[in-house]
Amino acid sequence: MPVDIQSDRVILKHPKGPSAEILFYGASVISWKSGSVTSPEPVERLFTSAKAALDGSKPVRGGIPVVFPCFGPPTHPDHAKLPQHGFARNNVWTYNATVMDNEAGVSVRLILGPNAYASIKEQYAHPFELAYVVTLAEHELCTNLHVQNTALSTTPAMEFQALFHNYIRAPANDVRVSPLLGLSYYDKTEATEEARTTAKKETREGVDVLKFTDSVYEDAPGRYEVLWGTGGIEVVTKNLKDVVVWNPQAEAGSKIGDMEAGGWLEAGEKWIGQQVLKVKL
Ligand SMILES: O=P(O)(O)OC[C@H]1O[C@H](O)[C@H](O)[C@@H](O)[C@@H]1O
Repeated sequence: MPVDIQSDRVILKHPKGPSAEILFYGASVISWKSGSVTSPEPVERLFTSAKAALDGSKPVRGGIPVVFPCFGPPTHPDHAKLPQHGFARNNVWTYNATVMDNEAGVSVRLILGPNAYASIKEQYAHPFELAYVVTLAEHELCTNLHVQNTALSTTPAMEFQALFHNYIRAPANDVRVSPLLGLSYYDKTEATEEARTTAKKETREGVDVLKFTDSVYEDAPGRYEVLWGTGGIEVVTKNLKDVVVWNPQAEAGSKIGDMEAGGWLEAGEKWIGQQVLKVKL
């Protein structure tokens, strides 16, 4: 069965061997096993902490949590009652449809269920609809977040940030992220608020994560390589103008994500953010 719907998750199985697992809680992709052109045996491409809670008690530490409608602690007044990184990653989503099921890709759409909407309404008043489409191809995983502002009047606009919080499984002492050279970024590991909010300029050809790293790059190119000696992942994004490189030391993971800061949707408008993760080598 290429799309295996279980009580708490949906498992995608590609006819050539790759698979992906998506928890309904948070629509979190918790596993993506894929081979590459030169090494077809599927291996795990994402880092999910062995200590991650997968029972819906808290957001999953690993995989690909969906960050929406705020990145980090809320700053916009509409988000004031929301937790860090918003409500998408800690509400239960529902299987909606199998979008595609063939050799080109196995794809499902999840939406937020009515119970989730009811509880979110208490924290977030703006009317909206969210859908999340995850597509598994032979050497790729594609995630699409569809956001619709369902308000009827033209006001107020809906401001939001969105980010795919990828935990890419990579050797932390060897991995490099590029091309970020010349971009300005904010270094969230700095000790003072002033230093954290002062833009730096990236001088490295390939950005390493040898020490604690939490850098937000602005106006990034939308195509990134996360490479190490024996492999790598390419990340290609659409409608996501920034990228974050994060490595929380001991977890030995690195993170590529993208967000739209200061973006908004007028009533009735729709936005789709997309990323494609491709196995290299
Ligand atoms: O612990 P979480 O709420 O999952 O956040 C984990 C991390 O997310 C992003 O990468 C932020 O840039 C980090 O500052 C934050 O520490």
